[in-house]
Amino acid sequence: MTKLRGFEVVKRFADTDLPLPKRQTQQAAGYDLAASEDFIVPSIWHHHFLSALHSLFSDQTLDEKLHTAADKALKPVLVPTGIKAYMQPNEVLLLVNRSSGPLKRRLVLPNGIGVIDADYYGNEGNDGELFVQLINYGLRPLTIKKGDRIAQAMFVPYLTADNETAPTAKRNGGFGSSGVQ
Ligand SMILES: O=c1ccn([C@H]2C[C@H](O)[C@@H](COP(=O)(O)OP(=O)(O)OP(=O)(O)O)O2)c(=O)[nH]1
Ligand SMILES: [Mg+2]
Repeated sequence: MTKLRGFEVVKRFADTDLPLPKRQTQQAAGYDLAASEDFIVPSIWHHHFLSALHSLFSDQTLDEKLHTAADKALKPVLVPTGIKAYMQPNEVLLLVNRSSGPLKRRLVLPNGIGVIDADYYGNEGNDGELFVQLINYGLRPLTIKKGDRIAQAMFVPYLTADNETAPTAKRNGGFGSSGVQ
């Protein structure tokens, strides 16, 4: 059978029984992505506490430490899935929140929608492993267990602009690998 699109386990999990993403019901559009390991997602409000504490002290070193800790509380976590996705060159895998994410777990995807490019698959930087960015706007840290379904992904075709000069650069990673300019 011709391989058109689908999921595979990444090399670093090759000899494990990591399950492939599945659709949960007959006409579900999204393949649910699960965390490949346990994860704690700190509350973003933790930074308020640290900043308040930070303002109480003028000590330079403590100031630095508290500032760094407060900033860390605002950095999204990158949850690994151990999974990579292959698809046709004119297709994209859109990674989106589950509706229960905010409702039940106070989780949001800070990047809104993850855009998984077809050329990310098997890239030399990270083998094309899908990562889910999360922030926890709840008041308490949230524990994500290995196997928890934390996002969903849909294969969709994408269109390109008329008479564009097709890019020739090779993808060698994600998360800003192509720079800013
Ligand atoms: O939620 C996400 C979003 C992206 N990616 C991976 C797949 C994608 O192909 C690559 C690049 O994503 P994007 O183009 O959105 O990020 P960028 O900041 O533009 O990075 P780059 O310069 O590498 O394109 O990162 C994920 O694993 N999860
Ligand atoms: Mg990009």
